[in-house]
Amino acid sequence: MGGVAVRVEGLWKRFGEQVAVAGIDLELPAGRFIGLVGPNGAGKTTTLSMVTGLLRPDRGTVEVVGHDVWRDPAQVKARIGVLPEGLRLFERLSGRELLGYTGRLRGLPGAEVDKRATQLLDVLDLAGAQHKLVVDYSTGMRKKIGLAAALLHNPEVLFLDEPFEGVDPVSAQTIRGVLERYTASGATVVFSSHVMELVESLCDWVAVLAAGRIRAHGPLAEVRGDAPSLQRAFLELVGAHGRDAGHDLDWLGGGDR
Ligand SMILES: Nc1ncnc2c1ncn2[C@@H]1O[C@H](COP(=O)(O)OP(=O)(O)OP(=O)(O)O)[C@@H](O)[C@H]1O
Repeated sequence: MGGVAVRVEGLWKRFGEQVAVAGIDLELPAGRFIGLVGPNGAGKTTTLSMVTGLLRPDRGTVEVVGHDVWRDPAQVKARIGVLPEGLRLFERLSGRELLGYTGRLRGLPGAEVDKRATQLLDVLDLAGAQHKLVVDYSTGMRKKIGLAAALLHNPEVLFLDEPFEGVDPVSAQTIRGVLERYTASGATVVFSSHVMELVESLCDWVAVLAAGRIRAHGPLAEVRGDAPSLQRAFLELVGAHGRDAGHDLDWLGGGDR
């Protein structure tokens, strides 16, 4: 595919006294599997929410596949799929009904929605639960049906906020397979995570975020540099390397109780 999938310039967001995103400039290449990594509270969710049109920035611009997210939201939303954090779904629909409804909202013909829904439910191992209400789905099943809904219209760019959190290894493998197939066709995946091993094994491009700023970005091998793993490079970049977590907890374990 080539080109730029997402261009972010001067992005800022403050919640009261808390600056969550402190002036981010970033270009994410199209056709790559991109990991947005950072410690808890780094600003990953806030950044992804602003990039996908869910949260208005205080300052800065975001373009997705050449369209300004805030000036041209309909163009952008037609081209992206989003699996947000704290996934809110229509709980009283079954998995299949949810996909049917999502497909119609996306303007797809009914027969096409049915065909795609059947295939996605099958590939994501949800066919047996398709008539169960979403409210009765487990965490992993919710992530999978959310992913199916995000993929249904075959978006150019897919944004996923912590897609593997709370997901067992079997479902994680299934999700991974679907995402790998999707990027192999030239589409772009941007996902946030703090699980470095996962990012290292899946992504070919990463951006490291800490305290609302980009600390490093580029091809995985470049960001990892000479470090033995992305985890070690990450700890250096966010300034946590060698921090002694047990230092002030001398009462914990052992002796006096
Ligand atoms: N709605 C809000 N109101 C107030 N503060 C917020 C709000 N949303 C985020 N923040 C603050 O902004 C900062 C960045 O939060 P954000 O959720 O973007 O981080 P994150 O990198 O996604 O973290 P995690 O990995 O823990 O989910 C944090 O300090 C958080 O407390």
